[in-house]
Order: sequence, then C-alpha cells, then structure tokens
Amino acid sequence: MREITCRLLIIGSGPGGYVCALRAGQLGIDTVLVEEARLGGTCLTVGCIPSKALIHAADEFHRTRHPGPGVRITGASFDLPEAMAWKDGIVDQLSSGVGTLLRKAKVRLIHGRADLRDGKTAVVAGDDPVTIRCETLVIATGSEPATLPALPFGGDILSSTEALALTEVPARLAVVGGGYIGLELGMAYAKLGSTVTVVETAPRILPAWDADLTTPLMSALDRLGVRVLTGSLAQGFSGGALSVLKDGAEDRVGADKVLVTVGRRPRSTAAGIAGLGLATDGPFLRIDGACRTSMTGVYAIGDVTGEPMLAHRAMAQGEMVAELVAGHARTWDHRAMPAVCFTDPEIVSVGLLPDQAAARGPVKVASFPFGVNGRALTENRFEGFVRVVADGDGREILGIQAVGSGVSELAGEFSLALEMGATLADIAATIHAHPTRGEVLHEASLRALGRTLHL
Ligand SMILES: Cc1cc2nc3c(=O)[nH]c(=O)nc-3n(C[C@H](O)[C@H](O)[C@H](O)COP(=O)(O)OP(=O)(O)OC[C@H]3O[C@@H](n4cnc5c(N)ncnc54)[C@H](O)[C@@H]3O)c2cc1C
Ligand SMILES: NC(=O)c1ccc[n+]([C@@H]2O[C@H](COP(=O)([O-])OP(=O)(O)OC[C@H]3O[C@@H](n4cnc5c(N)ncnc54)[C@H](O)[C@@H]3O)[C@@H](O)[C@H]2O)c1
Repeated sequence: MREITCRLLIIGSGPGGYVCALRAGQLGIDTVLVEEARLGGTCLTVGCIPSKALIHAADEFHRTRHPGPGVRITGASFDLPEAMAWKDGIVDQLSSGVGTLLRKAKVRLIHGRADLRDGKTAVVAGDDPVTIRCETLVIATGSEPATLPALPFGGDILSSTEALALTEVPARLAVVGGGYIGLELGMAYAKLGSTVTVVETAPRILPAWDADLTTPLMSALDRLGVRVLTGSLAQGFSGGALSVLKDGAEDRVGADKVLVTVGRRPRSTAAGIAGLGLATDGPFLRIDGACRTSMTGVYAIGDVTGEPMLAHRAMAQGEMVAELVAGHARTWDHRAMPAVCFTDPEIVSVGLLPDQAAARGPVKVASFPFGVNGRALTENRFEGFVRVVADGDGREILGIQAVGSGVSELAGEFSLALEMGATLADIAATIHAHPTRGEVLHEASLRALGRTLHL
C-alpha cells in the first residue's frame, strides 16, 4: 500500500473541511483532504445550495400564479425536471469550483473513504489504497438525516436528499418535523402545487425561536393552504396515509410522499472515529473554543461538533483551525453567528433573543414594522419587522432579529453590528440608503432610543 505523509489531514470536504483546506493551503501548510463523495459536502451538494435553488424556482412560479399589481399571466406551468436540471448545474459548477480552488491552494485531494487507525493515521481503501500519516488531524465528517424508526427512509418516505431530486411535484406531501428543512422545502412544494401538511411534535413550529418571529410565517403558511399540526406525533405511513397522534386521538393525513426532517445526526462514530475514544457531548464530538478535541493534535469542526449545524459556522471554524495550525493566535465570536430560515417570509436571528437577554439583566427591546417602510410597500411585501435587543442603557446591542421578505440579506449587517460591539447610537448614526429594507433596522434602533421618526 502506498504511504504518504502530510502536516495536516482533513477528513471531509463540506464547508468546514474545504474552507479549512483552502486556508491551510494559503498559509503554506502541507495539506491532504480526503472526500468519499462530491466536493462541497452536504451544504453544496444536497443542502443549502440545491434547496435555495428549488425555493427560488418555486417562488418564481408562485409569483406567476399570484402576480403583482397590473400584471396578468395566463397559462403558467412548471417543469420540475427542467428546474432540477438547472439546480444540478449550479451544484456541478460550485462543486468543480471547489476542486479548482483546492488545486490552486496546492491541497492534495484523495478521493475515497478515510478510515482512521489512530489520531495521526488514516487508510483510504479502493483501487489505489493509501495510508496517510499526519501531524495534525481535522475531523470534518458532517452529518446525515436523522431517522425515525416508524418512518424508515425508502420508497415514498423521503429525506431532504430525495426531496431535492423529485421528478414530479407530489399531489399530497406530508412533512414530519416543522424545523428549518421541513418548512423551507414544505413551503417550496406548496408553492409548486402540493397539498402540504406539516406534523410537528413541539407546541410551535421552529420551537427554538420566539412566537413573535414565527407568527408571520404561520400566517403565510395558512395563506398557502399548508396545514400545520403541532403537538403531534407521526406514527407510521401506510395505504397512502400518515397516521398522526394528536391529543390522544389518531388522525390520518393523506399523503403521496412523506418528507422526514426531524434533525440531523453527526457522523461521529464511523470512519474509525469511535476507535479514537474522543470525549463526546451526546452524539457530537466535544470541542473547546479552539475546536480541539480531547486528543492532542486532533481538531473537529462543523456539524460533527454540534449545534447550530450551519454551513457558516463550519466555515468559520475551518478557517480558524487552519490559522491555529499555522501558529496564529485566533478565536471566533460565537455571539455574532447568524441563523437564517429561508422560508417566505424569511427569519433571521443574530445574538440573543429578548428572553435570553432579559435573563442576564435589564434590556431594551424595540421593533419596527416593514408595514411603514417605503421599499417594502413598493415591493408589495410588507409583513414582519426588525427587532433590536440591547442592554439596559443601550450601550451594547445584544441581539437583532427580523422576519420579512428578503431579510436574509440583512443578516450580514446584523452580524457586523454584534461583531463590532455596536451601540444603538452607532446604528442610529449610520446612514441607511433610502428606500431600502435596512432602514427598518435604523428605525428600530431610533425607537429603542425613544426617538423614532417614522412611527
Ligand atoms: C436540505 C438542507 C438545507 C440546508 N440549508 C442550509 C442553509 O441554508 N444554511 C446553512 O448554514 N446550513 C444549511 N444546511 C446545513 C449545512 O448543510 C451543514 O451545516 C453543513 O453542510 C455542515 O458542514 P460540514 O463541513 O460540517 O459537513 P458536511 O457538509 O456534512 O460535509 C461532510 C463531508 O465529509 C465527507 N465524509 C464523511 N465521512 C467521510 C470519510 N470517512 N471519508 C471521507 N469523507 C467523508 C462527506 O461525504 C461530506 O462530503 C442545510 C442542510 C440541509 C440538509
Ligand atoms: N436555513 C438554514 O440555515 C438551514 C436550512 C436547512 C437545514 N439547516 C440545518 O440542518 C439541520 C437539520 O434540519 P431539520 O429541519 O431536519 O432539523 P431542525 O432541528 O431544524 O427541525 C426538526 C424539527 O423536527 C421536530 N421533531 C423532532 N422529532 C419529531 C417527530 N418525531 N415528529 C415530528 N416532529 C419532530 C423538532 O421539534 C424540530 O422542530 C438544522 O438544525 C439546521 O442546523 C439549516
């Protein structure tokens, strides 16, 4: 068997692994990256990117069926295979782009399944088996869809991966799990014409976020005709119906396909990881603030290390670890990490929610509605608001949230404010272009200071 050595070995080319490899390559670290599937991992191949493409296609179709003022459209139709082919083209483009970037950064790429023998050795079997010995190891093996014993994947029971590769819009779609994926994809299929039912065990959809943020989304789901069953447990699928237990009574929800989105499970035991005996937190690998595991010289990043399982968290960790390996002093600011739900309306949260902030001391909370914002009115999409959460004297902004059309594009400004330790006065003094949705953050900050102009 061939044997190679390297300074840094990274297992997995998702947003965590490939960004770590790119930065390490830039810093002149001799790096080997092993990937068993396509470059880009879950996010690029079966997650963030394909889902946002499908959501966009569904939005476009929905707008043609519900056009704006003065627009008349007749005979609109939707070709799902054509839209899926377009989506696949974007994935191909970005995945091969990752390959180009890795080559440019002089990262050695090995295609195959890595099997760890110890914290410094991995074996990749296959036609050209190789043993890789490294000084430092980064585990970036990501996650996979969690399963429910009563609803095993296969046939008409889909994970997000199959839901992103359908060739026909299902007439009736039952979605089990009212979290990020269930709502993003459930809403997209509802816009494409499916009759969608969402089954959620918690008392509310997106239970981690407060009701003020999710209420506008509930109204939008209602307008789309999506039925939402909260406090409900899916028990099995047979004869074209999902059996659901709610308040002790059984309901049968007619469905042609069932999409199960009840979270993701880290790949933290396979690939020889279990044999390393690393400390864990539940199913996740335990890491410290520098992404070090309990074994010296072994780092872990991304979904395999726990919540929030988000691509930009994995990327930030990957970049930091490469710099730490290069000997730089680096930390990362968890407080400024955004979470965005790409439903319609979208929801963004950065930093603390009002309740979380109030648990620490006095707070100032103010929100401002899109309903009086010129840009929102001229776009004919004016539901939702921006909310700022600051400490009692308004000196430090602790959190910013928004719900509304297109608010994902405000997430960067929200994060910047927290990362820079902005005060309400800083936001108030920042001139926001008119007319834009960003003015609503400005007005929310003015409102917290007791001097709103437009309300
Ligand atoms: C439908 C969907 C939509 C999503 N949308 C968003 C979004 O909009 N925004 C967002 O921030 N996040 C989103 N996510 C979450 C995001 O995809 C993950 O947080 C992100 O991909 C995690 O990156 P990672 O590098 O930790 O792991 P992954 O992306 O899971 O990559 C891990 C890689 O490791 C490889 N691997 C595993 N074991 C081995 C081995 N033994 N040998 C070789 N290779 C191995 C895998 O093949 C995989 O390519 C979404 C997820 C899904 C499923
Ligand atoms: N926009 C984004 O950033 C984005 C998009 C998609 C996915 N993701 C990531 O992927 C992860 C996985 O997404 P997800 O939607 O599968 O998980 P999730 O954790 O967002 O939501 C799962 C939902 O399923 C519910 N649930 C759990 N068990 C259930 C059961 N037996 N029956 C009914 N409901 C049940 C939970 O209460 C929860 O509301 C997310 O946590 C997120 O980190 C992010």
